[in-house]
Amino acid sequence: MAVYTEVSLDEASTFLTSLKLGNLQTLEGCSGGIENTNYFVTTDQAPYVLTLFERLSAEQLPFYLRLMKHLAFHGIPVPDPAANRDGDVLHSLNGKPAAVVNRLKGKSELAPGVDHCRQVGAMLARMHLAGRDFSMQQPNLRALPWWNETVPVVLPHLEPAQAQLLQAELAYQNHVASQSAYTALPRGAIHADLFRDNVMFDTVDGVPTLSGFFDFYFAGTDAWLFDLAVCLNDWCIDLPTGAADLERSAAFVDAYASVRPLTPQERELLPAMLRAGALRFWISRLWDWHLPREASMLQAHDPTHFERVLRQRVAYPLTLQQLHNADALPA
Ligand SMILES: Nc1ncnc2c1ncn2[C@@H]1O[C@H](COP(=O)(O)OP(=O)(O)OP(=O)(O)O)[C@@H](O)[C@H]1O
Ligand SMILES: N[C@@H](CCO)C(=O)O
Repeated sequence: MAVYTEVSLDEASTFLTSLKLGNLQTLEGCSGGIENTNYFVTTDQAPYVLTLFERLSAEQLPFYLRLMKHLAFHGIPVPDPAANRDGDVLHSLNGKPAAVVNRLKGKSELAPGVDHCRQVGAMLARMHLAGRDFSMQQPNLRALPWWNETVPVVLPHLEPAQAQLLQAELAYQNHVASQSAYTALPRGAIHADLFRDNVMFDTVDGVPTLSGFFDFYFAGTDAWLFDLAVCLNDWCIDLPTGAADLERSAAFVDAYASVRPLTPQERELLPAMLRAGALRFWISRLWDWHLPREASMLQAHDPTHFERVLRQRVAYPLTLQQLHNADALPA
C-alpha cells in the first residue's frame, strides 16, 4: 500500500485546478512504490500522477523535479512536473511536499529481452546528453563518501567472508577513484537507479516501445559510466545467479555507444564501475536490512542478491572486448 497521506477528492480537485490541469474525474491510490504516497488522477485534460513526498527533503526535491522538467523539455520521455503560475514545480499538499506529473503509458518489463535493453541503452545515452546543459548540481548522495560512511555501520552484521569482501571492494573502489582515468570520466546528471521497475514500455502496433524513465529520486551528478553500470547490473544479468547475460549486455552497450561513443577511460573502467554499481546496492540493501529506520515504510530488498552480483563481477570482469561486436564499438 502506498498511500500514507490521505488526499480527499475535494483537496485533489482544488489542487489540480490551481495548477490549471483541468477538472478532476478520478482519484485512485496507487498500490506500487514504498517511498512516497502516489495517486493516479485523471482530469478532463489528461492522466497524471500526484505524489506526496514522505521522506525526501524539500532541499533535495528541486534538483530531481527540475531535472525531470529539463529532460522532458529536451524530448526525453520522463514525467514532466507541472508548474504553477510562478514556475514552481514543488508544491505542498496536506503538509507534505507534493508534485504532479504526467502519467507514462504502459508498464514495466520485468523480464527484458535484447530489444528492451537496446531501447533503454539508447535512451540512457540520449538522457545523459540532454542533461549536459542542466544548470543545477547535486552530488550522487549514494556515492563513495556514503559507502565509506556506511560500510563500518553494516560490517558488524556480516559473516566474516562477507565482511572481508565488502572491505576489500571498498578499498578497491577508493583506489579506483584516485586514478586519473576515473577523474577523466565524463560526468553529468545521472538517474543512478534505473532498474527494470523504473522504466515503462507501451505496446505500439504490437511492439513493446519504451515509454519512459521515472523515479528520479536517487538522481545526482556523477560519472555517466556509473549509470550505465547500474543498468547493466540489473537489465543484463540472470537474476537468480547474478551472472552477466552477454547478449543483453552487448545490445545495451552497443545501443548506448551508438548515441554517445564511450571514451577510452570509460572502456578501461567498465569492469571497475560494474563492481562499483554492485557494491553501491549491496551496501544500501545491507543498510536497509540491518538498520531499518524507525517507523520506516521500506520493505527491504534482499542484500545477498547484490553480494552475488558483486562476486560475479569480481570473478568474471566484463570487458568490452568480450561483448560479441565490441570491435565495432566506436572508441
Ligand atoms: N509518472 C508515472 N507514470 C506512470 N506510472 C507511474 C508514474 N510514477 C509512478 N508510477 C507508478 O507508481 C508506482 C510507484 O512509483 P515509484 O516507483 O515512483 O514509487 P516510490 O514510492 O518512489 O517507490 P519505490 O522507490 O519503492 O519504487 C510505479 O511502480 C509505477 O507503476
Ligand atoms: N533499486 C533499488 C531500490 C531503491 O529504489 C534496489 O533494488 O535496491
